[in-house]
Amino acid sequence: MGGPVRSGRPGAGAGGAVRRGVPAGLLVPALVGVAFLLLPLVGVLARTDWPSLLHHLTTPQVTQALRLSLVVSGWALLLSLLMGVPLAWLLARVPFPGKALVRSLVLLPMVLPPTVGGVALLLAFGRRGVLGPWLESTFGLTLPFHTAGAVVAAAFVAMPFLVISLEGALAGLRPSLEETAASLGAGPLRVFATVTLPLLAPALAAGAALTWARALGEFGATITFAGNLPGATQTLPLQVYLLLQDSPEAATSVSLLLLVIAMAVLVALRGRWTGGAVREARATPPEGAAAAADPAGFADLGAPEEGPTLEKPPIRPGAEVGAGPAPAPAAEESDLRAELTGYTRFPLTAPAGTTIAVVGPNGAGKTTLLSALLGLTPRAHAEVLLGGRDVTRLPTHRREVAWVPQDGALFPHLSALANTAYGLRARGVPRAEARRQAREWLTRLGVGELAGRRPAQLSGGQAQRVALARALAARPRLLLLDEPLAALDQTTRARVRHTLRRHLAGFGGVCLIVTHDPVEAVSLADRVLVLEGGEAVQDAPPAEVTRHPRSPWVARMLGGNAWEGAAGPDGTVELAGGGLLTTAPGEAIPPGPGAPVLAVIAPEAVSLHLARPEGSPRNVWAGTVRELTAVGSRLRVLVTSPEVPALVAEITPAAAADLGLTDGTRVWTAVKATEVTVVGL
Ligand SMILES: Nc1ncnc2c1ncn2[C@@H]1O[C@H](COP(=O)(O)OP(=O)(O)OP(=O)(O)O)[C@@H](O)[C@H]1O
Repeated sequence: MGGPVRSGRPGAGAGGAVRRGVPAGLLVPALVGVAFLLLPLVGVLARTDWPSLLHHLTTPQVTQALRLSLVVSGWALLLSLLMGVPLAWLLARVPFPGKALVRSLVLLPMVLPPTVGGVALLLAFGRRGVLGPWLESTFGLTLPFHTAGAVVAAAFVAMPFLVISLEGALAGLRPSLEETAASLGAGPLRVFATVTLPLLAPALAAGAALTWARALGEFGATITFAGNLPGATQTLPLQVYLLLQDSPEAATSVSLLLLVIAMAVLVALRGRWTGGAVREARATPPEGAAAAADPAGFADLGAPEEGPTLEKPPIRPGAEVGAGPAPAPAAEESDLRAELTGYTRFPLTAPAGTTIAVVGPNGAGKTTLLSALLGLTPRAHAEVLLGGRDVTRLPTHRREVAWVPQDGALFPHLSALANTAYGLRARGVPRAEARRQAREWLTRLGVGELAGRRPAQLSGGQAQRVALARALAARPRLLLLDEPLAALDQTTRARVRHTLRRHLAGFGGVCLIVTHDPVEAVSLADRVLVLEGGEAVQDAPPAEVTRHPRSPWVARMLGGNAWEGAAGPDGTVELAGGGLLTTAPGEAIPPGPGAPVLAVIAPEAVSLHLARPEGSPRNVWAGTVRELTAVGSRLRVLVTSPEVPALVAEITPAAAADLGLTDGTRVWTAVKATEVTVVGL
């Protein structure tokens, strides 16, 4: 196919709106703005005495000032890094009272006139300033008229650039990346060195470059605080000021030098540090032509069926991880026993090899449960025994609990292979061996040929499988998947679910999957744990939860018609919204007449007719078709009725065609009494 390569990602078409034409009302003032900024630069270029340029720039005064400028700006950068990095970290990561005030203080030098900054520095560190005498008597350090003073002045005005840039980057760093790294076994130092620092590097470099450039150009605070002493504090900008009076041509030449340096920094920033590299990586065609022809990555999805089967991850206490294939763990070694307190409060036990679907409405505590098991949230506490080993007081990276957050949290700066090898490397497996095992895992998950790609070059489905491979490769005892398929479209979801089921079947530990998808819950899990308001309202096999849902929410979530009501006489249910439901004579309605109950009717048990059906069904109501939705190969029909709450029927498309159903068709709905399940609330 010779069609255009689709990105498949939001924002791929960004720029289209701009190309359609810029309104003149914006264009004209914008162009005036550009001219306003450009003309002074043109002035410098036009008035430069080019033949004398080299001479002007190599006079002893200018070279001395240049040397001094480099020394001062270098030290100012170092000072800014020493103070600014921790400051940015605290501002971005640590809640403390008065944070807004501290942030304003950090930004103040940016908006303060530099001369005012200089005066303030004099009053603080000058000979008669607050700290000046002490600095002089204790360290013999005098700042005014000394190079150290010029450094202090430059650092004062330049440091905010570093703090702002770094704080923004830190705040934008998804916590899930560092938390996932910890869940893969990486200690805090390793997480910092391998995840935090590489991801912050562009912002750090950008901030450092801007800080250095600002320090290099500093004038007002320096001349006010440190004076204008040749060889000690007379930096290039001060030199320009002096030259302007005696030799304007030389001043123009030096200005040109400073201008070129500033432009070079900005051009370098734009090209290398502000996302250009990332954009480039995205635009690079992925290895192999298949990627262009198969942007969603479906081609590889069929493969796993025939692929090698998953050996159970070796999970043994004290076993040397990564020392080649190891025997499957004894089941009891990876049992889960947890006692949760706080927002989520219930006991949770599961034998090894169990997959539990965790379901519940928004805010039910599903994510909190996973975070508590990882030891990552103050909102809940989990006493956790894994395979008989108490991990409660262990930090996340030593729990052997791997987490796959909703977005996969693949490390964007690492290839799929390096991502997958991450947990093994964290546990000390040598690099070559870790990569070999990682490649095996990727192959098992059907994404072996994507090993060299960065996450930005993977489709949603591919990324999910790499994330899963990465978690499984770390050989956890407990695997936590937070909505692993939520980001995928229906087709991909079905395929990835299939792969997931196969691999979970071979996983030796306990697996918890948070999901909002009833199909996922029923098809992937051995048990469904229903949470509501932090409590476990039901924990039972899928069939049991489907047949006897213990809450209206779970009944609806699993696709049933669930009506609240009160137990009436003779096996009837008086529906809360009005209407009466007849149940089978044998249907025991706990705990007795008048008790609140939930009546559940499976959509497949609702039949639709154009004429009132005669005969056995005990529950027959007139209604109107309101909505037809395809669910797999079946159709779901929403029918509203004045007699009972809205009802969903599931029928074949052929039956719908026979009845000529469309929006607004008047129908009769019928439900046999034996098809009504009643659950006490
Ligand atoms: N960072 C937080 N700080 C304070 N409270 C929080 C925080 N995150 C969640 N909560 C609260 O904790 C409770 C449980 O939230 P949790 O995220 O575990 O729910 P959930 O079942 O995962 O919901 P969802 O389906 O919306 O993801 C909610 O009441 C929520 O408002």
